[in-house]
Amino acid sequence: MTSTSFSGSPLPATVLGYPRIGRDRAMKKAIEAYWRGELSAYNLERTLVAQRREVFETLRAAGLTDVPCSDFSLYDQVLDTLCLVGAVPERHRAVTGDLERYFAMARGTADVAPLEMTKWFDTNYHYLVPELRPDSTFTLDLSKPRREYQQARTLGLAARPVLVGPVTFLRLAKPAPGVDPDFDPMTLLEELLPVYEQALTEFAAEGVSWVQLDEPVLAQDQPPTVLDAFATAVDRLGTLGDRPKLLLATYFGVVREALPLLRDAPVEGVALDLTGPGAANVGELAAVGGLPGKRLVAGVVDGRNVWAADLRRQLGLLATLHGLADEIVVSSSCSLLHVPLDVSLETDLAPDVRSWFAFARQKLDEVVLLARGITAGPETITAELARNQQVLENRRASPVTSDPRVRERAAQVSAADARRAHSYPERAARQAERLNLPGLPTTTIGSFPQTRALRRARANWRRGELSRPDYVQRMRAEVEHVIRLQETLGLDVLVHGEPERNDMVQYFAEQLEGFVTTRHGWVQSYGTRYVRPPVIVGDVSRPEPMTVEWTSYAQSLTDRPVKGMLTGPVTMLCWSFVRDDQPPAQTARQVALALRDEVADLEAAGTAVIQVDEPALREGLPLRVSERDDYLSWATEAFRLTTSGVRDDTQVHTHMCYAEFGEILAAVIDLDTDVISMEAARSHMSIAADLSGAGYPSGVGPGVYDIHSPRVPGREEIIEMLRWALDHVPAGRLWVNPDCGLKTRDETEVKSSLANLVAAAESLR
Ligand SMILES: Nc1nc2c(c(=O)[nH]1)N[C@@H](CNc1ccc(C(=O)N[C@@H](CCC(=O)N[C@@H](CCC(=O)N[C@@H](CCC(=O)O)C(=O)O)C(=O)O)C(=O)O)cc1)CN2
Ligand code: MET
Ligand SMILES: [Zn+2]
Repeated sequence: MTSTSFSGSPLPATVLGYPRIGRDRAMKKAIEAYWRGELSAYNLERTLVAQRREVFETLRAAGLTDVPCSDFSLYDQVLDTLCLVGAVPERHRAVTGDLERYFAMARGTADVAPLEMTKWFDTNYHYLVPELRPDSTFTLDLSKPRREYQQARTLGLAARPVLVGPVTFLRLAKPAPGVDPDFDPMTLLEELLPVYEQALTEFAAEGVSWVQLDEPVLAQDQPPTVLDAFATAVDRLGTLGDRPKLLLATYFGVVREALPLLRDAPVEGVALDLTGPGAANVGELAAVGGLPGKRLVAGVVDGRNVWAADLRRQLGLLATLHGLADEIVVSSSCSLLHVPLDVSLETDLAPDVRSWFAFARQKLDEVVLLARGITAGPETITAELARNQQVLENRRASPVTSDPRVRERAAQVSAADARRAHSYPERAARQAERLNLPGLPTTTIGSFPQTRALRRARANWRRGELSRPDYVQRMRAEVEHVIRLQETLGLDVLVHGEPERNDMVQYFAEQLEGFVTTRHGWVQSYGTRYVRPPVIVGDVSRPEPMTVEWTSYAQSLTDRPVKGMLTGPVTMLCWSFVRDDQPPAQTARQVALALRDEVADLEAAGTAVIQVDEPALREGLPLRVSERDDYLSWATEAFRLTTSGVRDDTQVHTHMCYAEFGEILAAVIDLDTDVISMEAARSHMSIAADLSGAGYPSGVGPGVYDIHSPRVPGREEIIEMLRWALDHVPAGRLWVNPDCGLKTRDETEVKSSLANLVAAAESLR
C-alpha cells in the first residue's frame, strides 16, 4: 500500500513516536564508535541527521503527514527533557562539551557518577532519573526540538515536537544525593512551568502548530497532589497566549481519575491508549461525556506488542468513538519505541508466522489504513480488510499455536506442585552439609564479560563461518577461563559465565517450543543497549535440556560448586512479546513447567546450586494497584512451580535487579528461595534492611558494588557495605556478591573488583 493510493486531504493518522536505532542498528553503532574515539562528533551528528531523515521519510512514505519529532535521542528522552529544562546536576556541569556532558550524565566518567537509571513504567526500557533539589532552577534550551522540527520542515513535514510533560518529568525525578530524601520534586512545579511556557512561546514563533506533551503518569494511580499539579500545569500552559496547539498524551493503560481533568483542560488534543487494559478508556470516556471541542488521538494500534491488529475490530472501536470528540485521529497506543523496526527483514521466519506480526513499520500501515477506513469508508479498504481477516484466521487455526499435551499438563498442576517439600530451616541444614561453604560465602550473579570476540564467534557460527563443534570448543575454552579465574580469585560458589548466551531471555527462547526469535528485532533497553524480545506464539514446551551440558562441563573443571543459571518464567514473559489469545497466567505456567524440567535435569546431573533469575518480577507489576494481587499470585506461583521440584539439599537462588521492591516484599518472600541476590549498591544496601524488616527468612546477597560504573571499589569500601548489611541480616544468612551485569564490563575491571570483594569477605569472617 502506498500513500498515493489515497489522494485528497491529509489523513487523520499519526504515531506517538518511532524507534530511533536506525536500520542495521546504525545509531547504536555510531554512538558506540564515538565513545571509543573512532567516530568524530561531526560524523556522529551527520549519522544522526541521516537517521532522522530516514525516519521522517519512512513516516511520510507510509502516508503520515502528522508526524512526531524530537522523539529521536542519542540516549534517552527523559535525559533530553532534563537538558531542555536545564536541570543538569551540579557535578556534571563542570564537564566541558555538550556531548561529553550529555554522555557523562548518562554513563558517568572516571570522575563523576552518572544519573541513576530505572525502568520506564512497566516496560523493559530504562530512563535516566533527573536529580532535583529544593533550590533547583530551570532554564530553557530548545535547540534539540528546534533542530528536529526544522529538519522535518525541510522535508516538507510540519512535525509535532514531543516533550516529556512537566508533571511526568517531576514525578520521575528524585531528590539529588545529599538532599532530604523526603523532598518532593513536584514542589518545583512553579519553577518549572515558566520554562515550558517559554518553550511553547518560542515554538509558536517558529511556526510549530502542535506540541505533544507526554504525561504517562496519568495511567498510574496518583495521589491527589499529583492530579492537582497536573490541573495547575495544563491550566497554566493551556491559557498561555500565542502558543501551538497542545496534545496531552497518555499511554500504558487506562487514565480513569485524570480523565475529567483531560476533558476540561484548555488544550486542543488528548491521546488515549485504547489497547489492552487501555481499552477501558472507551467506557470511561463515554462516562465523562467525551472530549467536547477536542481532538482525540485514538491509540487503537498496540505500540507494546507485535501482533497484527484486527483491523475490522479496531474500525468498529473507532466507530464507537464517534461523537465523543470533535475530531478523531488514528494512532499507535504509545511510542513505537517499544517494538522492533520492520518485520519484513525477518526472512528466516515462516511466512505465515511473519504475517501475524506488525512491527513499527507495519504499524504505520495499520494506522494509515484505519484512518482511510474512517474517512473514506470501510468499503474503500475491503481488500485490505479481507487480507487482514485471513491472517488472523490463519493464526487462529495454525497448529503452531496449540499443543494439546502442554495444555493437558498445565491443567493438571495443583497448588502442592508449586511448594517445596520442606521449609527453609530444614532445607538449609541439608544444604549446609552438602555444600560446606564458609561464612559469608562469595559468588557472582552469573555472567562474565561478553567480549567482542565472543559475540563475533557467535555471529560467525550463525553465518556458517564457524562450525558448531568449533563454536562449542570456543565457548568451552571461555568457560574454563572463567572457572580458573574464579578459583584464583577465591570465590566460593562459581558460575560458568554464560558466554554461550546472546541474551538471558533470547537464549532460552531459541531452545523452547512455542517461542520464535528474530534476527533484527532490536528494541532499546537503555542507551545503546538493545534486546531482541522473542515472541510467544504457541504453547510452550522444552524439547530437550538447554543448559545441562554447559553447567556440567563447568562443574567437571572444579571441586567448588558451580551454580546452574536459568531465567525464570516471569522474566521470560515480561521480556518477550506475549500471545494475546490467552491470559498471561496460563502462558507463565507453561513456561514454568518447561523450566521445571530443566531444573530437574540440572539436579540430576549433580548441580547443587541452581539460580533462577527473576529480574523482571517487579517490572511486570501492573501500574494500577487493583490489578496487582492477581499478577503477584500467578507470577509467584509460576516461579515456585519452576523451582519446587528439587530435593532439600539442592539450593535454589534467585536474582533481581534494582527496583522499588517495597510493594512486592511479601511476594518476594513467597518465592520461598534459599538465597536471593539483589542489586543494591546504588541504593546503599537498603534492600537488605527492607527484606529483613519484612521477615525474609533465608539467605540474602545484596550487591556490594555497582557494576554500572567503571570504578573499582576498594576492599574497605566493601567491608563497610557488608558491616552495614550485617546490622540487618544475620551473618549465617548473608552472601557476598556484586550487583548484576558483569557481562557489560571488561575483564580487568571485573578481576580487581572481585579480588577486593573476596578480600573483604575474608577479613570479616
Ligand atoms: N532481555 C534482557 N533485558 C534486560 C537485560 C538483559 O540482560 N536482557 N538486562 C537489564 C539491562 N538491559 C540490558 C539490555 C541489553 C544488554 C546488552 O548487552 N545488549 C547487547 C546485545 C546482546 C545480544 O543480543 N548479543 C548478541 C548479538 C551481538 C551482536 O551485536 N552481534 C553482531 C556481531 C558481533 C560483533 O562483531 O561485534 C552482529 O550480529 O552483527 C550475541 O551476543 O550474540 C547490545 O545491545 O549490544 C545489556 C543490558 C534489563 N533488561
Ligand atoms: C538482568 S539480571 C542478569 C542476571 C544474569 N544471570 C547475569 O548475570 O547477567
Ligand atoms: Zn540483574
